[in-house]
Amino acid sequence: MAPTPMMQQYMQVKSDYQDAFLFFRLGDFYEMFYDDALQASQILEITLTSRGGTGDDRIPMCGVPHHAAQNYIDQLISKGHKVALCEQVEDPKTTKGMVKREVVRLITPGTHTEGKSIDSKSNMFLAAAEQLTDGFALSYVDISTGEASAMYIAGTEKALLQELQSLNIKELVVSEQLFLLLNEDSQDLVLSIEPMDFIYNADERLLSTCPEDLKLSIQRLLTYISRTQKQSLEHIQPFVFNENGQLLSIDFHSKRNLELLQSIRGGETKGTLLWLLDETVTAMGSRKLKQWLHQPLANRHLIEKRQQLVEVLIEQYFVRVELQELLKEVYDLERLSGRIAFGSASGRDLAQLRSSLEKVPTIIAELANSGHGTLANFSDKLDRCGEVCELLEAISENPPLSSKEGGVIRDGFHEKLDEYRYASRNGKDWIAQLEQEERVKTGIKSLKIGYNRIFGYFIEISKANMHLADLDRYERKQTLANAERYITPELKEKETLILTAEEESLHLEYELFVKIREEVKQYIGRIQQLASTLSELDVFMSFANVAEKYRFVKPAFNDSREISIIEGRHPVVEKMLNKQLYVPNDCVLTNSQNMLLITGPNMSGKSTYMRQVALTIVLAQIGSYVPAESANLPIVDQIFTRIGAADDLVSGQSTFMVEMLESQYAITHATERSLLLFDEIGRGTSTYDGMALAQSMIEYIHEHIGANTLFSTHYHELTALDQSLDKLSNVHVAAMEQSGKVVFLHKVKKGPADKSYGIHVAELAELPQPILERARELLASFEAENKKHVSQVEQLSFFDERDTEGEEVLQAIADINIAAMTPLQSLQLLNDLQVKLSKKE
Ligand SMILES: Nc1ncnc2c1ncn2[C@@H]1O[C@H](COP(=O)(O)OP(=O)(O)OP(=O)(O)O)[C@@H](O)[C@H]1O
Repeated sequence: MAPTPMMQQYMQVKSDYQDAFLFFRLGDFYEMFYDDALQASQILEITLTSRGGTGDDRIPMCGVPHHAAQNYIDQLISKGHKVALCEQVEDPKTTKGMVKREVVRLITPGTHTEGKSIDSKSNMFLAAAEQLTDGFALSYVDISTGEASAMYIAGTEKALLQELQSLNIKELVVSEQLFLLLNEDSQDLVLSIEPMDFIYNADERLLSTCPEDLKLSIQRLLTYISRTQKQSLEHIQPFVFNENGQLLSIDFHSKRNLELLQSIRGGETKGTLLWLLDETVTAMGSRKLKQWLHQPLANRHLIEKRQQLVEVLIEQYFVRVELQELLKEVYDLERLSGRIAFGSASGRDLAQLRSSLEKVPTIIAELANSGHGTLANFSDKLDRCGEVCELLEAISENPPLSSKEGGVIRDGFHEKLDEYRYASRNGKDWIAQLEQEERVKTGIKSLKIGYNRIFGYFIEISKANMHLADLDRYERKQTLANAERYITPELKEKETLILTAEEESLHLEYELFVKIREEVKQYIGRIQQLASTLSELDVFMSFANVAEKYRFVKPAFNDSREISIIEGRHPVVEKMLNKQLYVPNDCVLTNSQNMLLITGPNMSGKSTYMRQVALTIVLAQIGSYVPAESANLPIVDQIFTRIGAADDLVSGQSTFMVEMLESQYAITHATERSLLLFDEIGRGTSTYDGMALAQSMIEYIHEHIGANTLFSTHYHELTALDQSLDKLSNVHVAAMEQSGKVVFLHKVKKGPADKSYGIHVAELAELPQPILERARELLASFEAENKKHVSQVEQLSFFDERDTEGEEVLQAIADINIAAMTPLQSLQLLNDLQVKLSKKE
């Protein structure tokens, strides 16, 4: 059987949206057909029906009511699908034949901006990537708020995928070529191909300062958005990127190891720096804080400007409390602007915008009257958006959710609208009066005038009272079980007046509303700027609260590379400690001694100490105060960590391989302005391999990079390195033996640890006594053996001028492209190196 014209129309639209569920609007429903219907009925658990034809010709079909569609769309998107919304784009009343239908929007995991599944406190980014010679260009935008960034990612596809994961990106726009490269490993990430057969003409405002190789990915991203969203992109903000090293780069591993935004295990927020810091009162503020943690600053001037505000807000306690109360009443201006740009803002959204803007003059006054220059200057940055307030005066006090049912525009704003409303209200009063009069005339107390959509207004009289009705004046319209319904000519006349007035009024009101919404659109840039400034204020106040609550101090900065943290603490571990006191520790690195080799028993606090130094730097560079008695810090350009259990079980790489990859990444990218944290390098391989690698890395960093470095190790043999490396010094985390048991002091002291206490820790873990005794015995004999080996290791002086094999070995290690090697190859290489070294002996 030939398809009906409507099914032909359906198939034509569907051919352009093969990879999406096509929601095809038919009256009050969105219908799905064929495969879409088969799949969607299962995923959404809705009834599968069919349409047209007979037997096998019947077309599978299922549908969802238009007004409840959002919930179903949410479900499909959260499972990684796309939904194309196909609407009637002509008014069926005025069209002859088939109504034209078009896809008005493609909703995808990265462009899904409405619905319950959206977390208002997190950004929802859509990203695009391009492959470069040594990595990738990545750009991303939150289309609900318009915030946009671009960056480089060094390394392989894996690095790219990890960065996407850390930014919680669900959808990546790519070329066909990149699709093929990523498809196998992309897991839950949705890859969308944008062939760029038309190119969105991006506003120079968005791109002007971006380097060329970032521009292509931005262009692909914008083209995709414009093609799928078919809406104005006016609210997209200029792409932020690390211009001239203004930002502190922290790679994916390090963010995870330091637990800045997600905990290592489970990925939740509890136990992270964000968890400690987030005392913001608006969703915008919370998002801003996350952005700052993702990209701390590396520009002293900008950091100090943030610090100044935090400082004043700490002093001005009452101003802070007042401002926080005011900010709580400001709605999400960024997401409101997004909806205005997309033309999806409701009357209620505009009322929320107005009530938020109404708070701004009070916020400005609060800042300006604080008597503090810094706050007064900051208040100058807040734009009252007076023109927008004027436009929004037209909106009524409490508009309904739907903008088409009236009640959006206030009385007295528009003369014609008032007239229609008057006519309709007047008519309704007239009807109420008529009801009274008819009751008196007929003597029927229960007589009433009702309304329904089919018969309009009618007079209803119960069967019991029929004998009292004045049937000469009434015309019977409908008979019910217990009552009769009548009309009169004058009732019908009024009805026409009321209904026309109502219809005209709704029509005019909607027109006025859309016009206002369009006019507000011109000011989106200014509203966004205001939103950004208010969210910064929110974050500054959060910093002030946190500084006060946890006794943080303002760090000073130096232009050299010196770190001096006195009595520093790990704020998150401190907060988590139950009743016990956190033991504060100093960290002092100077230009002439900028590497610490940290030894100490397991569980003594080595990694906590290293992390606390990195967190102090991160906190300082986002503009926050830091957990210490005092701190004088350099401006760091990058932080690299190789800490703790980062077993990459998912990708099947061994702990040791992950360790080597992270080390390789750090060593090849660090500069002398970076901070390196290496925790127990070499732990994952045999003792001598591990020790050799650890020592050669320390030497390489010492000679070739010069970055501030904290290196913890359980190879006590390495502590002798301070003899040959003048920038390296030993510290240890102290522990004490008390009646044969180990007591952790958590105190970092000068010099190497004298004992490893490993067996004591095993004792704490209550391993059986015979095992512990045997271990003590073995330890004694190993230590005797070891003395011989140490002297051998010390002879491995790679920088001895006569030692050409040593240099070759070192060079070979430096040349290793770990990323390109299999574990087997790396073992082979280590073996070759060992052979080379043994030849030299
Ligand atoms: N300065 C401190 N004050 C109080 N408690 C601390 C301190 N540092 C560490 N701790 C406690 O000790 C525990 C172990 O610390 P951490 O993991 O840093 O030890 P580690 O020396 O790195 O251990 P391992 O060598 O086994 O990895 C922490 O979870 C914390 O509870």
